[in-house]
Amino acid sequence: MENSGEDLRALPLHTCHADPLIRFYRFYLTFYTIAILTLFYHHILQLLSSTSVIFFCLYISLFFSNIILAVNGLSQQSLCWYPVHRRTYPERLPNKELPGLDVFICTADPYKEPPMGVVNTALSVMAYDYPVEKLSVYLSDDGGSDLTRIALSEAVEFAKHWLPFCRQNNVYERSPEAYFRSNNNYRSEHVKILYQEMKVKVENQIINKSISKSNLAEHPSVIQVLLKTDHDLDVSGHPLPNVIYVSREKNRIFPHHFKAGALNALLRVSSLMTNAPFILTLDCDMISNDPITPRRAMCFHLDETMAEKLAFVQFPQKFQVNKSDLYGNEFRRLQTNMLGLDGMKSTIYIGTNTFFRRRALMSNMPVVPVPEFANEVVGATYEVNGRTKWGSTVGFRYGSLVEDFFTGYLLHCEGWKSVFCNPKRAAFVGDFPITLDGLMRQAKRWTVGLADVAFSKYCPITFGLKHCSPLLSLAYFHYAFWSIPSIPVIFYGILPQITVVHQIQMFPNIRDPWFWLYFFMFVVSYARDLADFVLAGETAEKWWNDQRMWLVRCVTCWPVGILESFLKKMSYFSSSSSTVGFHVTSKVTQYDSDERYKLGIFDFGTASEKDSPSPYIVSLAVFATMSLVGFTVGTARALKNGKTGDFTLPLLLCGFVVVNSYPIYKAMVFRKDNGRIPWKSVQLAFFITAFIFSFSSCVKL
Ligand SMILES: O=c1ccn([C@@H]2O[C@H](COP(=O)(O)OP(=O)(O)O[C@H]3O[C@H](CO)[C@@H](O)[C@H](O)[C@H]3O)[C@@H](O)[C@H]2O)c(=O)[nH]1
Ligand SMILES: [Mn+2]
Repeated sequence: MENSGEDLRALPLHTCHADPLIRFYRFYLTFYTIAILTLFYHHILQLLSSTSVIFFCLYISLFFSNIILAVNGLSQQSLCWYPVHRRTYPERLPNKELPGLDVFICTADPYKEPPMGVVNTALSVMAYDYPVEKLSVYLSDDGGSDLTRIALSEAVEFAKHWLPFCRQNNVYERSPEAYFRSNNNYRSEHVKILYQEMKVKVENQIINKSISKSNLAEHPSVIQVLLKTDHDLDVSGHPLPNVIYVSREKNRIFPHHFKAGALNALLRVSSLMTNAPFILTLDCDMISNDPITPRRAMCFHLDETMAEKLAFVQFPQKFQVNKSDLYGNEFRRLQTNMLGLDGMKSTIYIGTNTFFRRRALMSNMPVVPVPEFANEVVGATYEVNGRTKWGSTVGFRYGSLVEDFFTGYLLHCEGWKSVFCNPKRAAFVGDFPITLDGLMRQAKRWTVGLADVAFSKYCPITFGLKHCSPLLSLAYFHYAFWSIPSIPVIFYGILPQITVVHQIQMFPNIRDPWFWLYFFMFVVSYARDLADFVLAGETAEKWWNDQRMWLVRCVTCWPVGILESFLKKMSYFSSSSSTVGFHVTSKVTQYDSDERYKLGIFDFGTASEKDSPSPYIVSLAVFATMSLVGFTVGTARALKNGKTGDFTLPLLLCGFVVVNSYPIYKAMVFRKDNGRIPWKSVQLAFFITAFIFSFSSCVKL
C-alpha cells in the first residue's frame, strides 16, 4: 500500500467521467417537456368545453394531478442533466500523510437494535486498513444501556484477536458475523470459537437479571474509554485504535433532537479527545464491507484542488436484498439520481456512510483539548438557553426528522460541496425492514421529515434559489416533495374506477387522437424507468417490484406523512409529542418474516395484528379492490355491449393496478400464514370500497 515515489504524486487520486448517455437524457427531457405542454393545452381545451359543474370539477382535478406529476417528472429530469462517474486510486496515497479519522456510530435502543449488530458495526470499522494510531471509534448510545456498553467492552477484547486475523488473512468482510457466515475456512476456527463465545456472553446478558433495564428517555451521561491507541495492544503486539463509549445525558425536560443531537454530542466529545480532521458517520445497521474505504474517501479529501470546499464524501447504502428486491429497498432511482447530484458536486447526505470534514460542521469553534470537560459537553443542558449555535449554524442541523437531508442541504446552501463515491465492491452493506408495515413506518418518518423542510422557510424553491444554482434547487425541491406524487396517484386510483363503473366518460376514447398522447406518455415514462434499471445492470423483475413499491407508498405512508406534517405545522401535535418523533426502525424480525422475505412473499403482517387493522394495509386492500371491480365491471359491460373503445383508457389503468395488486389479492383471500392480510382488514376494505362506489353513484351528473 505504501509508496514513496515522487512520480506517483503527479498522478491524480481520482478521476471523473461524464455519463455516456447524457445526450440521450437531454433529448428525452426535450421530448418530455413538449409532451407535457401539449397535454396541458388539451386540458385547457377540456376545461373550456366542460358542460357541467361536475365535469368541470373532474377535469380540473385531473389537470391538477397532471401538473403535480409533470413537476415531479421535470424536477426528476434535473437530476439527469449531468450525471458523472468517479474512480479513486487509493494505492497512490502515501501512508504517512493520512489524516486522523473519528468514526461515529449511532445506536438508540438495545431492544430494537440488538447489541450484537452494533458491535459488528464497530468491529468492522476498527479493523479498517488505516493507520490505527489515526483511527478512533466513538459509539453513541442514545439508550444509555448497559447491554450495549458491556457488549462493546466484550467486543474490544475480541478485537485483540480479530484485527490481527483480518490483517494476516487479507479479509474483506471485517464484520465477524458477515465473515463467518460466508466463509468456512478452517484457519478461522480458533477466532470463530472466540467470536461465538463473545456472542453467547452478549446475548446471555439480555436475559441476565443483574443488568437493570435502562430508561431510554432519561439517563445520566456516561463516557468510557475502552481502548487507547498508545496503551492497548492486540495479541500480535500491534497497537489498537481508540474506542470510546458515549451516552449523552437525556432528560425529559430538554429536547434531545434525536440522532442529530447525538451526533452533535459526539462532535463535541471527540473534539476534546481526538479532534481528527475527518469524521465518518455510521448507523448501527450498517457494516463496512471493504477495509480500503477510508482511503478512498481521502482520495477526495486530500485533493488540494477540492479541499477548500469539500464538506463530505458520500458512499451509497447497499443492502443484501433478495433476488428480486421485493420491497424496492435498493432505491435504485436514488442511486442514479446521486450521479446527477454528483455532477453538481452536491450529492445529498443520506445519514450514514459519510466522510465529513470536521471544519464543515464546526468551523471557528473554540476547541479546548481537555478531556475533563467531556462530561459537561454531553450534558442535557449544554445546548439550551441559546448558549450555543448547535443545530442552527454549527453541527448537524435540527428542525427536520431527516436531519441528514437537511444538514447536507444547508451545507450546500453555504457553498460547501460533496461528492459521491460508488466503488464496484460495496463499501458498506446494511439491514433494512423486511415487512411492509416496518417499511411504511420508516418511509412515513422520512416523508414527515422532508415535509418539515418543504413547508418551512427553507423550502428549496425559495430559500435554495438564493444560495444554489437553479438546477440544484430543483433537485432538492424534487426530494423535499418526494411524496407529493401520492396526490395524483390516489386520484388515479379512485376516479377512473368510479367513472368506469358509473359510465361517466371523462377520458378520451380510443378514436380520439388525445387518447394516444395519454397512452404514449404513460408508456414512455415507464419505458424510461425500466431502461434506467436495465442500464444500471438490474433485472426487469427488480424494476417491476420497485415501481410497485412506489405505487404502494403513494397510497399508504406518503399521504399519512403529508397529513401528519400538516397537523404538526398547525401545532396539532406539540413538538415533544411522541407521534412525530424519530421512531427507530426495528432491526429484529418477528415470526417467520425472514423466511418469507427469502422466498419473495409479501409480508403484510403487523406487530399489532391482534388489536386493530393497520390503516396502511386496509388502504392497500381498498385500492386493489376498487380497480378489480372497475376492471371486471368495465370489461364485462364492454364485451356485452360490443362497445370497447369508450373506456379503454381507464380500463387499461385499472388493469395495470390489478396486475400490480396480484400479491394483495392473494394475501386477502388465499393465504393462511402470518404474513397474510387479516380477515378483519379485508372486511373493512370491502366495506369501504362498497361505500365509495355507492356514495359516488348518488352524485348525479
Ligand atoms: O434518537 C435517536 C434516533 C435514532 N438514532 C440512530 O439513528 C440511526 C438511524 O435510525 P434508523 O431507525 O435505522 O432509521 P432509518 O430510517 O433506517 O435511517 C435512515 O434515515 C435516517 C433519517 O430519518 C438517517 O438518519 C439514517 O442515516 C438513514 O439510514 C440509527 O443508528 C439509530 O440508532 C439515534 O442515535 N438517536
Ligand atoms: Mn436504518
